[in-house]
Amino acid sequence: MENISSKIAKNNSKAEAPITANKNENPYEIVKELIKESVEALRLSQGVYSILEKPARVMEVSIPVKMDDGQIRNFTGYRSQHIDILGPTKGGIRFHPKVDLDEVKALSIWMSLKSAILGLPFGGGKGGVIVDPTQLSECELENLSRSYIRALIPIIGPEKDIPAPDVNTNPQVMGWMLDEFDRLRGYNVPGFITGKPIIIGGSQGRIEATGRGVVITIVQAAKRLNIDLKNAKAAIQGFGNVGSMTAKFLHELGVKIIGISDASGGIYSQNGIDVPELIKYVNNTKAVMNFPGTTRIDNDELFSLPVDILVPAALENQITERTAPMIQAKIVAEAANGPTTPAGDQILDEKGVFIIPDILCNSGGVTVSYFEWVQNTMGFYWKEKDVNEKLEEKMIYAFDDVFRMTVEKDIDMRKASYMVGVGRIAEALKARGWVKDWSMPINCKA
Ligand SMILES: NC(=O)C1=CN([C@@H]2O[C@H](COP(=O)(O)OP(=O)(O)OC[C@H]3O[C@@H](n4cnc5c(N)ncnc54)[C@H](O)[C@@H]3O)[C@@H](O)[C@H]2O)C=CC1
Ligand SMILES: O=C(O)CCC(=O)C(=O)O
Repeated sequence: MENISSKIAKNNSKAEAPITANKNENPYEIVKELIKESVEALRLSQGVYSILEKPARVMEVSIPVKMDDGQIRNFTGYRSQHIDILGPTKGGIRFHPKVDLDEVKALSIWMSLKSAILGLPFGGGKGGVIVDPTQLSECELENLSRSYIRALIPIIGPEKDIPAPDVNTNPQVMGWMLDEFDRLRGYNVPGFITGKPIIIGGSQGRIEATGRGVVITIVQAAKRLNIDLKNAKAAIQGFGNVGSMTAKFLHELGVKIIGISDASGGIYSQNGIDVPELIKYVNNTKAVMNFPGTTRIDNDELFSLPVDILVPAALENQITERTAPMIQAKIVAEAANGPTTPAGDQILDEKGVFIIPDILCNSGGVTVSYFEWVQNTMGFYWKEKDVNEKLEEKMIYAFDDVFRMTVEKDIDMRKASYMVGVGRIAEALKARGWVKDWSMPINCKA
């Protein structure tokens, strides 16, 4: 019988698997291919592809940090700014040992597409630092966050590029980063960063926004597929910000969540996991493992569960040629960025699984970040109810736009979402005179 520590070590080693293992799993290669396909399907010029295939600006920075023992460690970080023709670039900052440049580039392109699909006045940006934050003290983490902002100062700002949280960064990290930016500028600039604590200009509802948006898209998909959510079951991979909030809102709708995993491993309960209690438990223990009333499962078992809805809410490349055949769900809601490889995608498609693609599914986060930036600019703050209503309206419009494209062109949701996103960016390229030979009009309803 396997003991607890060897099983945790095994699960952690899965979490540590290289993200860009081979060309077919390199997120930058994957996103370029999808953009190419949609440029062709929209009959746009090669010029559109050449502009969109690479970020306009990528910065690599070294980030010296004074550690608690007095030594200096020099970390490596990146910021990729894809395209800014719809507005300043915008997107999160990730702290993870497996961050690499191609991953950050892909994440910035996905941000451009999300904003275009949601009709937000932003381009895509993304940042990452190669670091395992669990190995840092709180003081070292603060020094790292501040040093990263000092390194990026020439290219960031509320009208240039606006960061936000992503994997392993949170409102506290945003608060330190805002404070560093303000010190360098010499005055308060709350619109420089979003996802910050409410007391210093954060928006009501931003912590919940990505998960809330994921659930709004699941509700829309369930309506189209005639799935009664009150009798539905779900499994969720990842129980950080996005996974836990998705679980909370699905639970509130009456969906029975029978499996949840995080980097420590997975838990299962045939009768449904008590999500509010699990959130409290994880706040204390930092991991889902050993939650009372559950049995332990691994990631493969989680993917194999007999559920209606599967939500990958962790990292890239989880649904692959190997894991896709195990999936029994009718809906895969991509809360994570890039959780499905092209081979995994094809297998799910052949099985008739309805995929809500990442650039639509998880766009609730950047949408409420947009609301936060608007509130910071106005200096007038909205009630949570207003934020949530505006979010729901935008997400439903965006879902409808993508679904309409799926039906009209007889294509899957991923291709449709890329066509909507690429089409709108191409429309802006034409409006600015960057490209001339353009044929297909895309209406921006979102
Ligand atoms: N935070 C946000 O507002 C947004 C996040 N996303 C995406 O959602 C995903 C999750 O992000 P957050 O929840 O913010 O990060 P987080 O750092 O709060 O949580 C990540 C979760 O994934 C788990 N995890 C890591 N490796 C795993 C593995 N191999 N198996 C199972 N679980 C694993 C971690 O233990 C943790 O529970 C990422 O892909 C991120 O880019 C997308 C849109 C917005
Ligand atoms: O809130 C934001 O601006 C960006 C969130 C993000 O990083 C993402 O959608 O992947």
